Amino acid sequence: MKQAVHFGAGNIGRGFIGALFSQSGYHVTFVDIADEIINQLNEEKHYQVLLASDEQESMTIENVSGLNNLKQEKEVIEAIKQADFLTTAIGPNILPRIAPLIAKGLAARAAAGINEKLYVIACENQISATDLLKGYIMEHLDRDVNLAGVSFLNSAVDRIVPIQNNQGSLDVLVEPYHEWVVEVTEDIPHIEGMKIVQELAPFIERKLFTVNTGHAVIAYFGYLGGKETIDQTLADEEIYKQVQATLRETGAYLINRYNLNPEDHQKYIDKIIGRFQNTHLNDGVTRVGRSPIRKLGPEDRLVRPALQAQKAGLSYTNLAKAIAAALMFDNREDEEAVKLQEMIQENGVPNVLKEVCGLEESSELAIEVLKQYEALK
Ligand SMILES: NC(=O)c1ccc[n+]([C@@H]2O[C@H](COP(=O)([O-])OP(=O)(O)OC[C@H]3O[C@@H](n4cnc5c(N)ncnc54)[C@H](O)[C@@H]3O)[C@@H](O)[C@H]2O)c1
Ligand SMILES: O=P(O)(O)OC[C@@H](O)[C@@H](O)[C@H](O)[C@H](O)CO
Repeated sequence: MKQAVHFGAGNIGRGFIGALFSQSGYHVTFVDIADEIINQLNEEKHYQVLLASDEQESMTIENVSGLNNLKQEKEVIEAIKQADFLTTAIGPNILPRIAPLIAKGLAARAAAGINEKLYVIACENQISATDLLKGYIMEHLDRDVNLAGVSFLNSAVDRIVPIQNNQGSLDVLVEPYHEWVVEVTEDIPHIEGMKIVQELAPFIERKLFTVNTGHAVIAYFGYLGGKETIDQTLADEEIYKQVQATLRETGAYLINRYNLNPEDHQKYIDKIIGRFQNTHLNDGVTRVGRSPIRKLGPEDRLVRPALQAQKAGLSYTNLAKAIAAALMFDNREDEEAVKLQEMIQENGVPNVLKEVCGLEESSELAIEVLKQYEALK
């Protein structure tokens, strides 16, 4: 049987990428640090993916097992030796932590003279995530290790999978919509639901700066307004208008940058807003707003489109307002939110804009964010 090794048996791992491999006839070995999930995968050997829709369809995902990367290094290396695909959905900040073990797996493959193809794909909300992962792996590999059969492919993943409200069960509730786009310039085995493109940039920017920018606006304004979920927040007319206005700004940048058809792009935005309104998902504003330091990074969903819009002479006021709202995300349960608030307390917002967002104090965007921050306060 063909083999996929997937790092991260969480929401996207089980609810999206692992499920597609299983449906494409692969055995999926999930690698995770969560003992409970790993043990359950090995005992039950299947789980359900449930669609968040009126019809509540479900599908059974079979041929799955699990390994703990902290306790079963040898077994993970063996699984990588046998793998046809190696994927991750673990969070961009965790990639450096799993890279040493992946490097050991690749070295073991090379030492055993295994020349079969292996496709490595990081499925994270991050531009060039696989390139980043490759960089971390290379730091742990001797230069002479033969990687001839290994292809590193960048990708964009889109499916809303909320935090699951079913302690003790492997089943995953997911939205019906999904899109997985992979940048490939060679022949690669067919995987159900995987779309192949020659150039990923328009796809990942369109996704990150529409789905994830819109999501972030809802999460941060929703959090400030004391809302619990994304659909509940979007029912607030003021916030709905704020989302529309922000997506008009990212839309103008995307249309300009990638020569998109404005009508088609508006349809794309409308469809995404419809996805956010899904009442079956119960997606929390704290999940969507999680890790604000990552989300405020120079290449992420708020700062990058704002800077690009500014450079193109387009409006970015609403994006600046969203950055200001993100700076106010003071969820005590979120490690990065706690750190962000400490940074603001200790050094002030201009310093955070420099350290976290890469914005000089005198830059037009920093000045606008500060203005919006004061207004929101
Ligand atoms: N949930 C979504 O709607 C969604 C959609 C598209 C993309 N993504 C992206 O997918 C990635 C995963 O998100 P998620 O929502 O599935 O998160 P999640 O928290 O549900 O899953 C992450 C998994 O990684 C595991 N993990 C953490 N540290 C680890 C380590 N050092 N070694 C092994 N396993 C480790 C956790 O135990 C967890 O099971 C993120 O990059 C996210 O941005 C999420
Ligand atoms: O996963 P994050 O933290 O980068 O972003 C939170 C959500 O916006 C994200 O998980 C979306 O649900 C997902 O990207 C939809 O495809």
